[in-house]
Amino acid sequence: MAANGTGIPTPRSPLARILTDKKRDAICHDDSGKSVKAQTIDELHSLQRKRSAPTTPLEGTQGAFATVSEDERQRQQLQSISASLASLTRGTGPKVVRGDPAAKSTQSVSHVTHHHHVEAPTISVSDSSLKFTHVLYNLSPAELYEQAIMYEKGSFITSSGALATMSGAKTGRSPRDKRIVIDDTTQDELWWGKGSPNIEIDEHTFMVNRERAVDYLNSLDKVFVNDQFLNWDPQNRIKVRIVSARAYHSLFMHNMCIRPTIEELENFGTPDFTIYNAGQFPCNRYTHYMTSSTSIDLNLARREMVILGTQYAGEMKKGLFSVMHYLMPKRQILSLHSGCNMGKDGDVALFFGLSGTGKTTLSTDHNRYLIGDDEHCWSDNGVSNIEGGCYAKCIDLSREKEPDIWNAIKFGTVLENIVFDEYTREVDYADKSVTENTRAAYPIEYIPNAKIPCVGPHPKNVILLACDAFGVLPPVSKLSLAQTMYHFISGYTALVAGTEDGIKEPTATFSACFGAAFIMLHPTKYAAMLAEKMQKHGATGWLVNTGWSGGSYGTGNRIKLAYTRKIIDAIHSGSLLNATYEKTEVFGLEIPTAIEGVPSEILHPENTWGDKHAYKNTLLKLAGLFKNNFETFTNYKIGKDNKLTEEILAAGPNF
Ligand SMILES: Nc1ncnc2c1ncn2[C@@H]1O[C@H](COP(=O)(O)OP(=O)(O)O)[C@@H](O)[C@H]1O
Ligand SMILES: C=C(OP(=O)(O)O)C(=O)O
Ligand SMILES: [Ca+2]
Ligand SMILES: [Mn+2]
Repeated sequence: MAANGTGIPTPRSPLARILTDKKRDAICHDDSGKSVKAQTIDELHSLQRKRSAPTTPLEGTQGAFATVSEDERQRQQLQSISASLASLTRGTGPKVVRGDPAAKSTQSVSHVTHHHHVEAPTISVSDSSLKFTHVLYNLSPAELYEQAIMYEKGSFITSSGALATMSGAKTGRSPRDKRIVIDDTTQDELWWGKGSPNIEIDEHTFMVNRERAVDYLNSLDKVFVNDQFLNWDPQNRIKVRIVSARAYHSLFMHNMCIRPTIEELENFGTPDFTIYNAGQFPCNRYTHYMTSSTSIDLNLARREMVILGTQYAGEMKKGLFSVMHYLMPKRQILSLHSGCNMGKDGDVALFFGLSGTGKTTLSTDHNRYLIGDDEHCWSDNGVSNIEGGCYAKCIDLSREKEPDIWNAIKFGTVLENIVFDEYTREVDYADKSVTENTRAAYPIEYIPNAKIPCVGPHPKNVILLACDAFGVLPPVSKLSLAQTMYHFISGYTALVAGTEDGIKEPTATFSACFGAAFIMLHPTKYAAMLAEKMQKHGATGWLVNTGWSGGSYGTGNRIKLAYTRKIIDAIHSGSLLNATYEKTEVFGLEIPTAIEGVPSEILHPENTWGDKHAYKNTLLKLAGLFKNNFETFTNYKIGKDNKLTEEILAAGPNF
């Protein structure tokens, strides 16, 4: 509330005065208007909700492919959910029932509980075999809003209609707490050891944590279950089930995974992969391998993921991405941590980059079709998005610079950890009080020019994004295939604060394949596939610095988004391919001398530095960091012979 100099607070909005109409009869009388067709208040309220086609099929609805009766199908579905929730030591699953335990009056009309409602006894955990777990199955966004607002502290509707939520103590991923079960198969198949994101746990520890999560979930009055898909390529679609305790998590995954149609849901059957998100409950530090109260555990053999001790929703989508990084290469499909869009003429571009480098921002382009902002597959048929939604950073979001993302923040969108005005519920995107890593998760069709289905032909341009806090990489360079591989394997950026828990200032980071946190196999496996595909389909590689210019972080400034967009436009249109190039020293990068709409002097970073000596020193320092980092990869072979490996090694900095 603003002070007005008198010490008396100004009312935030004066209410209109109530005026009585003097001309009308002064006598009070009953409303003589037509009365509703209801005898009781319950009946009246039952009129409010029309039976409709919900995300969960109505009883009696016969789907196009239905082969069993609706009752039988619903029974099978509940049995499948009960099996998902079963304790593996007690053998049987809990008694599950559909619907909200609290919504008694709703239940008589609710499509989800009509047949199966059983009074839920309020009991203690020790009576778990007697209690019912209420299942809220594939609820609609509106239903999830109601659940969040009624039961989850920190849930509010913002002025644009989005659901503001809080992820709790963790506001970013916890890569040091992500663990993978090592068994006879994964021991040989996966990448372990130095540089690998895969921290091992044994099968037994996984089961301990799984049981902990399942017991926690079953101790609750209700759980949310989402049955959805990953991957828009119909031949390589994966069925996922997400069991979670929060409406926030359910709505997040509703937005981020592919939403099934009613027919697809009727025939969903058994999921290929299941997430148990018990993020509100910690893991037990006395459990072997646990080093904190957080653990994100992946078991590829069981096709399960368990989350304990973190409610950050991004953990679910990125956990599934890791699974895709395992499953897809087995089918000769390359999984990519990249954004992807397509021009009017069908030219596809990939945007690789670590968190905060611009995948979401630059793939969301009003003049192009959006295929996806973060996770893709490249198969023999072209590209496909893995997800059904986007997860945009919204720190300092502005309507002018990022109109499509701004407009996507409306009803249905989950807004994580943002700060809003108590009264107007307008979001202050500049406010970092909760975290720097504020996020919006929305279905991809909230972007007006989304390409549905989210698939496209083979990429023409492969853009590697690096946010260089040192300010020595050029705003854009054209890469040879060997250079593309060198920079792809290096995966350099100066990590921007926030997304990974604990990082508060930009630091130079190398993350193989621009996503070491998610890759399962050795980086050279993915690099070899990328090289082969780029060669086969004639794609051009580019390195774009979305980071600093005019000096390092602290002295210079981040390159204007408007300039980066002009650079990207020139790549898409093909005009940059025909520009005049000069070669830089040390990194040997080909840089254009002019780009329409971009001041030419910024194209060579040396021009923007006041202190040329400092520039040279910083350039050499960064080159040294690249060299050190690449040592891990020098012994690995990429491709069929050693030729490409040697070329890749030679494509790094020379000094
Ligand atoms: N020149 C630039 N290019 C790209 N992004 C920029 C630039 N300058 C500032 N930004 C900001 O950096 C952030 C990039 O984040 P985002 O696109 O979400 O990255 P990613 O999807 O790769 O994690 C956005 O908040 C964007 O507004
Ligand atoms: C969700 C994430 O992705 P990105 O920052 O790449 O958009 C993340 O890294 O947690
Ligand atoms: Ca990402
Ligand atoms: Mn992103």
